[in-house]
Order: sequence, then C-alpha cells, then structure tokens
Amino acid sequence: MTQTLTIQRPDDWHLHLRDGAMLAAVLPETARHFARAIIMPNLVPPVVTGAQAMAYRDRILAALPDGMSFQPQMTLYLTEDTDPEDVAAAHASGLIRAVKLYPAGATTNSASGVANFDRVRGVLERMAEIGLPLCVHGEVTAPEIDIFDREAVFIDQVLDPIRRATPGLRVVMEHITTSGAVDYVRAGGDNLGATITTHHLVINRNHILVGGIHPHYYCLPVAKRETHRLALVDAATSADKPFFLGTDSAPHTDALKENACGCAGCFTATNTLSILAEVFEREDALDRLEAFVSRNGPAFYGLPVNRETVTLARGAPSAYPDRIQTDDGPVTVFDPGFPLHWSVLP
Ligand SMILES: NC(=O)N[C@@H](CC(=O)O)C(=O)O
Ligand SMILES: [Zn+2]
Ligand SMILES: [Zn+2]
Repeated sequence: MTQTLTIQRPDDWHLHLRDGAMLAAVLPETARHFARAIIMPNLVPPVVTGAQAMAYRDRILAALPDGMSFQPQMTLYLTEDTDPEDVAAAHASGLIRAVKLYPAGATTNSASGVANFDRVRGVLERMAEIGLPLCVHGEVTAPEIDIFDREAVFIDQVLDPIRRATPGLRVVMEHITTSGAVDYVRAGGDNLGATITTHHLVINRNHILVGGIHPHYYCLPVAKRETHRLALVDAATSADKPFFLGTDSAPHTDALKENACGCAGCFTATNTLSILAEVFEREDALDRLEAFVSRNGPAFYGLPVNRETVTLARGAPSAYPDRIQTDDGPVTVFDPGFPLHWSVLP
C-alpha cells in the first residue's frame, strides 16, 4: 500500500520571485505547491514604496499561469529614507505583510539597505504600533567580522538592541543558520519568529567546499558547521511555534552562479516539499511537517491556515529536473544529494 501524507496546503514565508522572464519561469514552481509566499523586495531597483509594491504584485499576478492560484504577500524594502506614513498606508490597505531589513551590503541586491540603524527608528516604532512585522536578513557586514560569525554578531550588536529599543516590534529572523539563533528565537517570546530554509536543513559548509567548490550550495547566510545544521533540523521538526518554512528559494542563472564571483542563492522551489518530507521522515517527525510548512507561519502573521490540502506519496525515488529553463538562461535546481522518495500528488 502506498504511504501518503495529507497536510493543509503550505506557504513559503521567504521567497524570491525576481521579475520579467525569471518571474515567469519560477512562479509556477512555487504556485504548484504553495498557496501564499512572502515576496522579497530585493529587485533592481528595490521595492521601496507602496506604489512599487502594488505594481510588483500586479506583475506577479499577471505572470501566474491560467488555472493556478497563488496569493503573493508583499513586502517593502527598508531604506534610510523610508517614509513611516507610506509604510502605514500600505499596511492599512492590506497591500503589505511585512517590511524587510537588509543591512547595506549584506547580500544580493542589498546596496540600498540600512547602514545607520538610528535612521530607521521612526519607521520601526510605527511598525511596532501597528503590529507590522519586520523581516530581517541577520548578518553584520563589517569586513573584519568573519563570514561564519556574521549572524551571531548581528544578534548581539544589532538585533537585540533594536528589539530592546522598540518594545512590541514583531520580528522574523530570516533564514537562520546557527544554534545561537535557534536559542535566541526560543527565548524571544511571541513577537519573535524565524524562518528556516530547505537548504540549511540539508547542507553544512563542507558541502560547499569539500572536493571542489560547489557554487550551487553557496547562499547567504552561508551554511555553517554540522552542529548548527542539526540544531536547525531540531527546531524545524519540533513543531514549535516560532519556527516556520521560508525557502529563500533564490534563482540566479547558471552563468551567474558558475562564475569567478558567483552569486549567493539556492533555487529550491521545485523540490522543496519532497526534500522536507525526506528530512522530517528521517527524524521520525512526518507528523510535524504540517506545523512547520502550513501552520506556524500563518499563526505568526495572524492569518488563517489554508483550507485546501496537498497530499504527498512515498514511492520509488522520484525524478525532478536538474534545471529549469528561463529566457535569461538555465537555473539549476537544488540537489539535496540524496534520493527523494516523496512526491506531491497532482
Ligand atoms: N539568500 C541568498 O543567498 N540570496 C538571496 C538574498 C537573501 O535572501 O539574502 C537572493 O536574493 O539571491
Ligand atoms: Zn537574506
Ligand atoms: Zn532571501
């Protein structure tokens, strides 16, 4: 008898869809399985104002193939010039679900991010008042800080001071990669949540660097040592409220990944649910997959759980494409390095 698993339809609380030809190619990969996703605003130029977010949402919906349903949850890219009133209006109209903080220079397309955190104090206070979450790329950028320590230093030197100075501010630590972040989130109370990516549940830093350099495993924050990966698996499979899926699926063309200065980002939209089922099965935690992918995220954002369901079936290892084609060039699909026995039934 085929083993199946039916769960409420999942959401992705951290997703890069890009724009134009890339958007058209990657959107179906997410919409096939996910009902909603938090859409990252790091376009070039970034999505900074409510008007830009509305136009981007329209482009996403226009790119959605007929017959698919998907509700993009828009975000604004926080800059030192962000107007608190524009943010509040975009929130009040239901357009945006969160504001995204990129420390300037921390990651892909973050040049317009925040360098002086005092300059965004007014926006953060307004967000705390209206209950609008701040999604945070949690890495410092100071050149003297080792790249493997950047998340830990960010928590101590930036995030914790911001949270203390702005009581009531709701924060999502995006794509956490360390046991220290897991501990910090666990101790943070109801106003603090964290997304965990698919790839950080699978790879550690050896996967990037041993036996040659593997550009398709390079992402930011960079994967850490195995003990940290285990802490992330423990958090994700705990079903505990603050932890939910944000794939950070971040497509870059192969030409830009397999490059002397390769871009950061793993493209996981295509096979994320199959990979997660495998990870949870190994932990004997399949019964907690639904909390991680379908329940904890909406609970944090104050949204209903999706009514529809998806069913996964276990069988012989299933195939997925090595890469998807886009008019900008091919994009390699994340290879977890183990066979995938679970597939999502159509
Ligand atoms: N995660 C990544 O490595 N890259 C993301 C940006 C981000 O989420 O930091 C991207 O936009 O490509
Ligand atoms: Zn990021
Ligand atoms: Zn991201």
